[in-house]
Amino acid sequence: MNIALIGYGKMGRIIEKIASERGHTVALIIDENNRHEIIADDFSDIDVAIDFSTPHGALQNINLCFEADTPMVVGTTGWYSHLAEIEEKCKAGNKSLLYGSNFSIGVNVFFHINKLLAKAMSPYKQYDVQVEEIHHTHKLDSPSGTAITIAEGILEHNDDKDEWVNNLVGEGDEIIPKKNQLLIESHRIEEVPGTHTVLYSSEVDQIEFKHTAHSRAGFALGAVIAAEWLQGKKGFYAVTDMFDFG
Ligand SMILES: NC(=O)C1=CN([C@@H]2O[C@H](COP(=O)(O)OP(=O)(O)OC[C@H]3O[C@@H](n4cnc5c(N)ncnc54)[C@H](OP(=O)(O)O)[C@@H]3O)[C@@H](O)[C@H]2O)C=CC1
Ligand SMILES: O=C(O)C1=N[C@H](C(=O)O)C[C@H](O)C1
Repeated sequence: MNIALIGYGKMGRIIEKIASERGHTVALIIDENNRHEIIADDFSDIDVAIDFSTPHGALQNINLCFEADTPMVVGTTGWYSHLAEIEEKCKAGNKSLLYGSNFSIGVNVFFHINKLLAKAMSPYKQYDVQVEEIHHTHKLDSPSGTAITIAEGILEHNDDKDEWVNNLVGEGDEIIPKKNQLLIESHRIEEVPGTHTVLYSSEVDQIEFKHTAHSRAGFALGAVIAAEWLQGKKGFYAVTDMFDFG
């Protein structure tokens, strides 16, 4: 595949390496510095664009790829309040887009088990549930996209809670969650690549379900596999569509 990398930061650079190891060519690199020069024609020989940029940048880039009619994988988080409008635009224009808050295989297995666990715990009202995420201090969004996906999976099966709230520890006033609110606690520590924990706590015990990324390599490999999977497909997809856990 000929790939356009949109966002050439921590993720973009690892994706470039993994894509070339898998026999692909990075034919176009778009970053904050050259973005204003790029037009739809620049995508003429591109098979897929992979975006790991910024929440605001991703929205601009999605519109550019729609204009160029280029299939797109979006790993950028922090733009999900616009998800419904982008889905509608993608489907109406017969475009091709796959997005995901986390492309690692381990986290996608975690997403699946998280829902099963939430369902299993739903009759046991003595347990309160909370999500915690830890990321590096450069991260722009809070909570992490992964934590939002985890929270949505829990809310699907929890009768007592209908929304999530976020505390970024050390920043601003702390929210005390109401009974109907699922707390996502965010921590920003040095260079942590991404750690997510779901905690079910009762007076007598606690269940901890945790995923720890050791590096960004799993996210990057997943994004390249997603770009390969998207070839020849039209429509609006989530990364979870790539997996079948039975
Ligand atoms: N889905 C997943 O599996 C994962 C998702 N992510 C998400 O990916 C995103 C990027 O992460 P990361 O690589 O660590 O971040 P970085 O800050 O390291 O890289 C982002 C890059 O995007 C560039 N950029 C800024 N604005 C634009 C724009 N409008 N168009 C194109 N490029 C732009 C930045 O340039 P400059 O520095 O010059 O501003 C920078 O090089 C984040 O939203 C993060 O949450 C991260 C890991 C895994
Ligand atoms: O910004 C990051 O680094 C990460 N972002 C994603 C998220 O917001 O969930 C995925 C991963 O945890 C790393």
